[in-house]
Amino acid sequence: MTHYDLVVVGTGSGNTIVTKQFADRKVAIVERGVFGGTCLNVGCIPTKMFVHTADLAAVPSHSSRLGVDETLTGVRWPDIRDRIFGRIDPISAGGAEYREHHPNNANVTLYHGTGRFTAKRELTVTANGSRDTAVLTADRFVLAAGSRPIVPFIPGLEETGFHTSETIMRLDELPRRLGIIGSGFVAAESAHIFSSLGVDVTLIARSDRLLRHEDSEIAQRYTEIAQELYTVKLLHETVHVWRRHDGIVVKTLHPDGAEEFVFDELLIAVGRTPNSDVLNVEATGVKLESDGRVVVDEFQETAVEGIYALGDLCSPYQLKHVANHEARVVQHNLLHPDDRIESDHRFVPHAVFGSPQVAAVGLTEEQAIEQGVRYVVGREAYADIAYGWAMEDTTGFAKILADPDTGQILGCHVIGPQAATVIQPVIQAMSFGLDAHPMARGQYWIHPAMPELIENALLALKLN
Ligand SMILES: Cc1cc2nc3c(=O)[nH]c(=O)nc-3n(C[C@H](O)[C@H](O)[C@H](O)COP(=O)(O)OP(=O)(O)OC[C@H]3O[C@@H](n4cnc5c(N)ncnc54)[C@H](O)[C@@H]3O)c2cc1C
Ligand SMILES: NC(=O)c1ccc[n+]([C@@H]2O[C@H](COP(=O)([O-])OP(=O)(O)OC[C@H]3O[C@@H](n4cnc5c(N)ncnc54)[C@H](O)[C@@H]3O)[C@@H](O)[C@H]2O)c1
Repeated sequence: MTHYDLVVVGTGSGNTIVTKQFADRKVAIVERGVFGGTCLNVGCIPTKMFVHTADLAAVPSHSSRLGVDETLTGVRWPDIRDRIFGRIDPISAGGAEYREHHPNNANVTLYHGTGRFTAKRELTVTANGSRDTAVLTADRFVLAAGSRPIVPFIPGLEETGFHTSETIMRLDELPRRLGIIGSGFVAAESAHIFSSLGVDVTLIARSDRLLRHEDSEIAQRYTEIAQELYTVKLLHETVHVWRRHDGIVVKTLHPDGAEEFVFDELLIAVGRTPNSDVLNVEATGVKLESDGRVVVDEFQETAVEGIYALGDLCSPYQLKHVANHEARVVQHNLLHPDDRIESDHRFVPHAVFGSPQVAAVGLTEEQAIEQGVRYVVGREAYADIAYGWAMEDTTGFAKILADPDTGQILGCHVIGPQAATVIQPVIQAMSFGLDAHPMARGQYWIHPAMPELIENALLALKLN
């Protein structure tokens, strides 16, 4: 048994906590997978590198509207894949190397294995690829073990084989036909990536629209556009999967009967579940929500004093910028136990890097109605701003909700080119308490740039 001042489980955002400020403490970091966690290795970063590549590949499909006749003569999948992972894999390896061998980490021990609580403040680590175990005790723990893809029970699925977001990006070759079960972030981004690269994509959704957690106008618009880009099957419940001589067969039930589809590869994208079970957190007294998330307070501390948690393991958001924010809060609270700070989850934005992009912050119109919040809506279409004319955009728009009396911005939803970037001034305004009118008229908006979309949506608000 080895005692530490601090044990961190998980090297995603958890790894960022251990800086030189911890040089006087004896620290262990435990990682069972690839160093660097989900975002770096199988999440945000590679997917967005693929999205950018897919955006390029999609240009010829719409450039002729502008009088530029381009032809996509081919995509070199091995080159695309290897460029992306050729950048990422060394970063991951370098991170592990730094922890293991750099003099800055003389006080840090990196364990490659799976941590599992076996008693109060006692974590047993089983080394990867062997049965060797090490028992670690500590004064403080940071639980940053993240989440993993949910694999739903569908008869035949396990035997047939399938991909999740953890494997789909490393395919040996592009499939001719890709089936995607799911309708959220991963499904939308993957459908965009693979369809733009020339794969025949069929998205099988249980719900009546894609991105159903978005404001319903946005989800509706996204679904309509997706239906023009690839095959979208709504209200289809997958009931059976099996392998046949010509591919993977997926059988679905829908309101009008049953249907069968044949694919070369199948991607399951139906959400992620926290790794609290793997970590067996209850053995140390940490409490769980009914969905498996670790319960934390405003300081990111669990039910057990000195055991903190962050990121996908405890957060309802499952977003990297949230995990990073929570890691900064945990780091501060470990360093300054007498002057702790709280996490700020007031205005958590998100973006879906699909085709087109979607970005949102704050209340949807449905949430405003449900919560009885008074609001007015200001809208602006990309088609009505000068840069939208330049792009010939006909489908994108921004929608802002504000308090009719005070002008306080309650929510913003954007669908269209660079939505994830265009929305940022609204996130800033909400975070710093800047209301709609002063935001619209108290600053210059560069003309004719895309943020004029936001300026005009703000001006369209009918405030009292
Ligand atoms: C395909 C995809 C795309 C995404 N794109 C975006 C995006 O564009 N923007 C965004 O904000 N978010 C995105 N996300 C979400 C984002 O990746 C996560 O919210 C974030 O990485 C969570 O960070 P974390 O530190 O909580 O967990 P992780 O980064 O998952 O780190 C947890 C680590 O703990 C390890 N671990 C787990 N259990 C144990 C154990 N018992 N013992 C030892 N080690 C353990 C795991 O191996 C893992 O390395 C995406 C996710 C996916 C899947
Ligand atoms: N751009 C980003 O920030 C980004 C990108 C990818 C992933 N992520 C994060 O990763 C998380 C996981 O992504 P995801 O797309 O897997 O989950 P998700 O929660 O976004 O979407 C899952 C969808 O699958 C549906 N579903 C659930 N069970 C199903 C079943 N048995 N059959 C068919 N459909 C079913 C759900 O109704 C839901 O719409 C996201 O919640 C997000 O936080 C973020």
